[in-house]
Amino acid sequence: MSTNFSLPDVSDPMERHPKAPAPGDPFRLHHDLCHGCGVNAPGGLHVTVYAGEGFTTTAEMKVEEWMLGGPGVIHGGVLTAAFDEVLGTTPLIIGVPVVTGHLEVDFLKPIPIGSTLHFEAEVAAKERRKVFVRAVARLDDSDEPVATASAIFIEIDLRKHYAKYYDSASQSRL
Ligand SMILES: CCCCCCCC/C=C\CCCCCCCC(=O)SCCNC(=O)CCNC(=O)[C@H](O)C(C)(C)COP(=O)(O)OP(=O)(O)OC[C@H]1O[C@@H](n2cnc3c(N)ncnc32)[C@H](O)[C@@H]1OP(=O)(O)O
Repeated sequence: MSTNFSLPDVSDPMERHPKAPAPGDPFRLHHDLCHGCGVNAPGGLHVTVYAGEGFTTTAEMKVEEWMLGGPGVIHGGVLTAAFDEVLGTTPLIIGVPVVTGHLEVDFLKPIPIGSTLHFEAEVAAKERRKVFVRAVARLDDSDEPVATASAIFIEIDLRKHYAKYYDSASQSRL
């Protein structure tokens, strides 16, 4: 099943999870080999996502040489992966583990190697198992967005979802 990002007219009620990190604190990584957040992931993005106020999060990513796509600028797929990580972690603010169903990215400006990206994300709505999340990325020297993303994540039962792929799925955690 696929669809474009379109917010529901009315969201299900949402509450910040009592065990969500306090504003400014990081989410614990769920696996050290995760391409997005894992500290031991070879060639990983090493992105840390921090809780914000309400249903928001923030993250930063240094744009390194190995992320190059066009000469001197980030590869669009690397940026998309970074958005996936930031957006996909954000539903944990309401205590909901998810996988990506649909992710769309608008690339607004070239993003130079050597810059630092600052992400801001928010859970915009929830409808049954669908969690609607939006994010914006900016460079450190400007308020102007360089990219935006919107995604529909689908709530999962972690252990059931990963049971047949990975024996140690039980090691993943919120
Ligand atoms: C690497 C992840 C590790 C996670 C570890 C968890 C720890 C902590 C958690 C988080 C922090 C980490 C952050 C990670 C960030 C990165 C996340 C990723 O990159 S995830 C990898 C890529 N995504 C997949 O591999 C999904 C593959 N697809 C599927 O498995 C299924 O299609 C799934 C689960 C998405 C849906 O299948 P169904 O059978 O369970 O559910 P049905 O009944 O079809 O749909 C339920 C509702 O969702 C909508 N839906 C389903 N698929 C959709 C889609 N593609 N787009 C939009 N809506 C969709 C449907 O229309 C339905 O909505 P209606 O309630 O009827 O309105």
